[in-house]
Amino acid sequence: MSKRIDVKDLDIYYGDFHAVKTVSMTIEPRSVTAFIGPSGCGKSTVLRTLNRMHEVIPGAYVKGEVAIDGTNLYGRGVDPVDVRRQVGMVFQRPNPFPTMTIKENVLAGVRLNSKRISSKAADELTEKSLRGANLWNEVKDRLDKPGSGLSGGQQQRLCIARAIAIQPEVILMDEPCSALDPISTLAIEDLINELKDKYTVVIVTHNMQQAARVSDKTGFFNLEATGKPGELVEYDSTQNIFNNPSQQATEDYISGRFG
Ligand SMILES: Nc1ncnc2c1ncn2[C@@H]1O[C@H](COP(=O)(O)OP(=O)(O)OP(=O)(O)O)[C@@H](O)[C@H]1O
Repeated sequence: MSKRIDVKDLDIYYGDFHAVKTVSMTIEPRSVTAFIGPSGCGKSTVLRTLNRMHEVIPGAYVKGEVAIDGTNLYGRGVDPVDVRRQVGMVFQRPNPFPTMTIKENVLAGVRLNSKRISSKAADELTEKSLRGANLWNEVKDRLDKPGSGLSGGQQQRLCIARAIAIQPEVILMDEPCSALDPISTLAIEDLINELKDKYTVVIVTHNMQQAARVSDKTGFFNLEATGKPGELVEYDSTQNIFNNPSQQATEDYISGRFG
């Protein structure tokens, strides 16, 4: 299920604005990769190119390649909708559909993909996805209640269940804990640790302790000055990035000297 991502010479634009300069990196399957760096250096922008969400913004485009197990997502004839089915995404703010029940929230992506499933299969998928998101025990007796009635941390795990339900190979997370309290954050971090058994996980985080806790590899992005493109300065094992970085800029950032 889990797949490898090869980013090759990727330049990212918003219209005339060159937002990120020539990124190349390989993200291994069954691993967690964290993107860190100061505000505006392009972490979220790079993340969104990994499932073709970037180009949803008018005028936005990329040059270069992102291959998943060798298939370029930007190749001719590739349907972005198929890509987003393969590469799920969880956002900063938990965003369950407020009027839908917990169960319907889990199944929302599956239904959007216009897959017809029997009610038995729907029940099974709901349970499996909620178990996968470590939420089943907390909600199994209220699956028909609105998703908006859950706590923030539970809502975020519901969004993760929704992402899991479409059976992706890769899960992208854009600051998934930034709106959560410390206990809910720990629950999500534990979950990320479990998700890597099955999925390739990429997470953008502002929280360096979080990157150090959850990731196997870390990419440090930076930008020379406002208006200049962001770039990937260093990409290595999380251990090396935090204990023995090879670039001065990485060391300055992780030791809190800037950003
Ligand atoms: N929709 C957009 N249209 C035009 N420019 C954008 C858009 N989104 C982001 N940018 C620009 O692209 C650059 C990278 O932004 P991005 O949000 O990827 O950075 P980031 O590192 O994720 O920042 P943060 O940590 O603050 O979330 C910034 O200069 C930003 O202003």
